[in-house]
Amino acid sequence: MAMFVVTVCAACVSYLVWRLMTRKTTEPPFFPGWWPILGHAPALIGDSCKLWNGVNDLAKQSYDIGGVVSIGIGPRTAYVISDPDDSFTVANSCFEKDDFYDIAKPWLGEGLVTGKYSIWKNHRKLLNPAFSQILLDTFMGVFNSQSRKLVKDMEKEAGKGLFDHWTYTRHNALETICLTALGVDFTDSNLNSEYVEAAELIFYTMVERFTKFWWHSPYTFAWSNVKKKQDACLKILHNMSNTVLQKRKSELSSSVCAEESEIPRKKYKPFLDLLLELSIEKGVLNDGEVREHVDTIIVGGHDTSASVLMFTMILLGSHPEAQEKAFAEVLEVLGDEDRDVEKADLSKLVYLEAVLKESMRVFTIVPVLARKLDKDVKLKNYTLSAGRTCFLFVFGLHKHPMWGPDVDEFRPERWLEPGQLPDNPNAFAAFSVGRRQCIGKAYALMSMKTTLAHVMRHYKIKADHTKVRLKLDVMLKPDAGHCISIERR
Ligand code: HEM
Repeated sequence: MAMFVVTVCAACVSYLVWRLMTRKTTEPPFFPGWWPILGHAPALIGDSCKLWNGVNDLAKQSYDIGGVVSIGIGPRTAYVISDPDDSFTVANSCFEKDDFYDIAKPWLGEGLVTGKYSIWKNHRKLLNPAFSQILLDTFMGVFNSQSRKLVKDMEKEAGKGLFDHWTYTRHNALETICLTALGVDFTDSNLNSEYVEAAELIFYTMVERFTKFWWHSPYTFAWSNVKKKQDACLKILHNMSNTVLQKRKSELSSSVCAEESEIPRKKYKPFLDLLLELSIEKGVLNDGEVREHVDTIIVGGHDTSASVLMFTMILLGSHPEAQEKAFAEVLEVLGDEDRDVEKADLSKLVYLEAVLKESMRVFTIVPVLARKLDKDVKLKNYTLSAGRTCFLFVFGLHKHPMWGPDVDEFRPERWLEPGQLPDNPNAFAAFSVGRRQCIGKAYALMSMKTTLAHVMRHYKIKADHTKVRLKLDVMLKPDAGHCISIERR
């Protein structure tokens, strides 16, 4: 026993000496509460609500020391950045996603979100045309019909008290991404419900794995119960993408027979048609890569917009003045008739856009990004060492004191009044920044604005944002207290 204790002590001392010797003085200071070998890992252990509270504390405390700190996750050292300029510097100098994204690779493989830089840089160029404005404009019809469907689906809840509106926005957004980027109709399909549940569970399992560093290795993880849960989810999630692919392929091949042509030749093709062209006609993507891109776009294209809409409805329901202003603008731009939102209307819905941006600031649904540093990176006050992980706390930028004393308030007006926004253009990064920023930003804003305009026109919302309990399940999610009630206008 004595021998064991001596060996453990010797290992700890050698480890500490090694750390001190390999650590450069120009690196940011360690966040308090560091343990030898374990780092800050003990503070991470717990559920995803505890994780969210922990990262919030970390961001707040980091402001006092320049917005950059070092943390230990098990034996690994990582950096956390809540400073807008330094965050921008890292996002624009290192494009490799961190190894932590590998946790999602059994699901999303080398798709755009998780893909290695060497693969991503070619694929992003190939896929950019599927998000060109000219093509997005053709989706306005679907954005309107799907918004009307959401309004109709929620009608049964009107006047009946609190309900979980997130279920509605998620199913609706999943159908919308299938109808637009993927060109397949899964409206009201059972697959949708199974998919939404499996996606929620797999995010949860990813966080469970992240917070238990002994499961970071694929060898230890293979023995865990969480892996079994994850495999069950993967079956459902991949079944969805395979079904989407088969459906679209068979639709296209029947149109080949009908029109005696290959994939319809248009300059700009929707996402899935472009993928199939790149794979079948040009041979630059293999079947696995096509599937990984489909998986990525299904989740990236629906869970995000659905969550922003869910949080926005809560915020409008809790701020009646802002809600009435949004309603008045919708009436002014669209008139009294229940007509479709047209492309030209979108740029006139300025208050609605301010509401959405403010909502994404207050509830940053992708709160943390992680890059792998493939070189030393010089920041304002520190130099980060190559090889380490760097967490960009996007929510930390959005709550930075530079937003002013009302930083915690929901105030869409700040986006409209001159001089009310921070001078620093990097203070808002809800869609990330630099070359690896969101490919679906314009799509998301168009679809969310259209949906919100329809919802505002039909319902008055009541909610209480102070009751929302948040959790970090990769994305920011409500754990409780998020329900709203609606009345017909
Ligand atoms: C309000 C809605 C949305 C928000 C807040 C959002 C946010 C983000 C963020 C922060 C990233 C960077 C992720 C990272 O670096 O780890 C990202 C990437 C991405 N997003 Fe979005 N997103 C939204 C909607 C969408 C939509 C509608 C689509 C597809 C139609 C989409 C597809 C993607 C893809 C494919 C990437 C990876 C981009 C790349 O690395 O090239 N997103 N998004």
